[in-house]
Amino acid sequence: MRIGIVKCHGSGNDFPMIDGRQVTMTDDYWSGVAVALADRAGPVGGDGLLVLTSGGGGDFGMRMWNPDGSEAETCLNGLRCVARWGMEQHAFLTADVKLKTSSARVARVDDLAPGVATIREEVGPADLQLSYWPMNIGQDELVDEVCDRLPSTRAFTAIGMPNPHLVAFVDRIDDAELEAIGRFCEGRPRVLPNRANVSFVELRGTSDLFVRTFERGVGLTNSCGSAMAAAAYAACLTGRRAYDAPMTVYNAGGLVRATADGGGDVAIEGNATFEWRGEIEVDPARETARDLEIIERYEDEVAAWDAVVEGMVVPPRSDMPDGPLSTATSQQAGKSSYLSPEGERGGRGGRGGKISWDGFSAVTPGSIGKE
Ligand SMILES: N[C@@H](CCC[C@H](N)C(=O)O)C(=O)O
Repeated sequence: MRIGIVKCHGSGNDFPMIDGRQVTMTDDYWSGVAVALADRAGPVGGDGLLVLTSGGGGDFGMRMWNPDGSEAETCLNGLRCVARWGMEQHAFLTADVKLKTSSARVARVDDLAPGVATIREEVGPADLQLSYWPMNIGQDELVDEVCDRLPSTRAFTAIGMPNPHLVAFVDRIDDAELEAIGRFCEGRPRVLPNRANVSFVELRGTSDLFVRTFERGVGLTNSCGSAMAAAAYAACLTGRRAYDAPMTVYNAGGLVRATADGGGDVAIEGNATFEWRGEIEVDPARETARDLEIIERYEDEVAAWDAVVEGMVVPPRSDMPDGPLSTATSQQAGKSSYLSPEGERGGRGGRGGKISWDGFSAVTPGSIGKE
């Protein structure tokens, strides 16, 4: 079948996106489409597949499949892209979006930098109950604790966003260590039957974070929106950051602005960048895709976001005021545009992309519809 797609990204977490509202297809077929389109060795590639769906109680909905064909409960970088698309089609400025097991309130807000379409998403409450994932470790919650069922001496916090996240605060992110724990969680069905997204988080400056995530069903990614939400909440829950205080959450693909409240609600503002639109022939049963035709490229949007990333200054680690900007390195082919070959990123006073923090500073959970 021939399918129209929009290639998009939120903070460098990139996805093919399909309008599925008129498509009748079984879940197995959607899973096959995800494997075909998100394959990095194929004609499109991405960190998963986003599908705009009809409301089901909301103004519209979103479903998301990982590149391995598994369906995730949510995807918050992807939600900004789907929200933008859905709201543009309906001429909405705000909307309620139905997700697989939850819902989100979204709004179009002022561009965070010239030409960068920006969406606010309000999600939650985050869930600490391990029975919900489940994570079978014989306790109800895991908050800033070493877990002897994980191959690590680090203290983890387990959070349902509602997709499963394990978050550890570290002095320095070590990709190899993160990847080893992430891969372990991919293959331990007795402890983690639904696996987990695993993140290392550095405290940056006085109020910010840098997050690196091994995503369930994907591997190391440039960024993960639900991980940034989980990290923001975990930082407040464990007293490392303050509830209700906006923080900038940096990652290898850029940044978002996040605020968590004491009830576990999290608000995020960030980009929803469209790269191109096109059509492609997909065989869901064989999980293959071919004959991609790109109809239109959104070069201005792509350049506007690249300018933000180039001009971005990541605050130093809180424990190391004069340290380098970041040790994060991209492990993914085709994603090196966000990082120099040395792995140093942003902050070199590049082309600009000045961020309007005025708009971002208004981000608080529950603010959509009350302004
Ligand atoms: N990158 C996403 C999360 C995608 C789903 C995740 N891999 C999972 O399986 O839970 C995001 O931005 O939230």
